[in-house]
Amino acid sequence: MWEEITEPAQTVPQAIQTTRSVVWTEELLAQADLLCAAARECSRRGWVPATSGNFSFRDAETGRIFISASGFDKGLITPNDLLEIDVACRVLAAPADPGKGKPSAETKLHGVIYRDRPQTGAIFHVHTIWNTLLSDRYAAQGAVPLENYELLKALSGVTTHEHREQVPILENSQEYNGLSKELAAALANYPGAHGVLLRRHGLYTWGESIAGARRHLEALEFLFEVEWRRLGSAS
Ligand SMILES: CSC[C@@H](O)[C@@H](O)C(=O)COP(=O)(O)O
Ligand SMILES: [Zn+2]
Repeated sequence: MWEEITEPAQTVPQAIQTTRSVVWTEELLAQADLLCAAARECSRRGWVPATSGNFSFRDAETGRIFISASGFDKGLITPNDLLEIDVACRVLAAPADPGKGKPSAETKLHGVIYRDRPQTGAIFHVHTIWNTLLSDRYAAQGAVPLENYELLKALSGVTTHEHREQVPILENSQEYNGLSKELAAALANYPGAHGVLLRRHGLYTWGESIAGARRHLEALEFLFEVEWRRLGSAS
């Protein structure tokens, strides 16, 4: 009898036994173009230096998830650099280019967010100066507090500046099974959060659509910079 498997696979799938190429409908390709344009904009803003960052979207109609390949300059991303995965992070289809056959090393983190925030339509991960600094500055508190700023209203469901947003911070790790569990716990403990920080690493944020995730990213990064500068001038 087979032993019951209770843990996810130890490694992110290395693509790519599949021979299937991604099948783009017109509608999906339009979304892929939007995601890639947002990722290239992040690169222009210096938010994904040195091949860092990863990006995905989930099609609301079909539930299909598309995520950036691992380890290349996201400033050059096009839909040809996206892999199709399922919510368990199995690769369903990959680009023909074998150099792009492996999904993001952090694919499991995307899987957790899609699973535990079922309304999520897109996820962005960036490494910026401000999120890297603040994630360390507030590590002992477990979350970055952002409060009483008008731009908080850019976050879904927030209707007034009189709001306290808590962005939870996880210790960084290269062990993605453990990190996935920490992420799931943070999402449960901070049900109102619009993003999660990895300490001295970067930000994950998401939205119901690609435009929503992009708006959340821009708002949070603005607020991180303001908060860091405020702390500096306060000390
Ligand atoms: C270049 S260091 C950054 C990586 O280790 C990782 O954190 C990252 O953001 C990008 O990983 P990727 O596998 O390309 O999606
Ligand atoms: Zn990263």
